[in-house]
Amino acid sequence: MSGERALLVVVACALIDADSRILLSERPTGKALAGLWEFPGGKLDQGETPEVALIRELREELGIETQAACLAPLTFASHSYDGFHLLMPLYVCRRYQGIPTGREGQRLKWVRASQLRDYPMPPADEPLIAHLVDLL
Ligand SMILES: Nc1nc2c([nH]c(=O)n2[C@@H]2O[C@H](COP(=O)(O)OP(=O)(O)OP(=O)(O)O)[C@@H](O)[C@H]2O)c(=O)[nH]1
Repeated sequence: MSGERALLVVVACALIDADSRILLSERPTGKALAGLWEFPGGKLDQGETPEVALIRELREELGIETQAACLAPLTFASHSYDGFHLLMPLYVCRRYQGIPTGREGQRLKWVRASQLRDYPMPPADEPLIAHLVDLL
């Protein structure tokens, strides 16, 4: 079918701190959508469940540990980019061990839900903001 795009599943996390702030991670220079602020996460490796992939990505990107029981599904993004269609489940995580640090050199920011709109995000993420405002 013409215009058909591959479906890409990316799993993402709204990590919440004790002050109900959400962690955003800046996409590094050189990557697609560089400079935009996104939720930590990434693509699934072969054979991974979304939860296993997200736990791995949080460890690799932020140096924190969590468990599937601490990942609560909140909503999802469904957005067509050039070349692929993104399907991105968004989990909320309030329980984790360690202090998040930008293990891949990326800048991190703790942001209140009401201030998420001050941070430029990928277009797929924009509809997610209202869900976080409602939640928090
Ligand atoms: N992690 C994450 N990815 C997002 C978000 N919003 C969004 O559109 N994406 C898109 O999801 C796709 C996959 O992200 P990724 O982090 O696994 O991959 P990447 O582009 O950094 O490339 P690479 O990991 O293959 O080097 C990217 O096109 C990215 O722009 C988000 O909030 N978090």
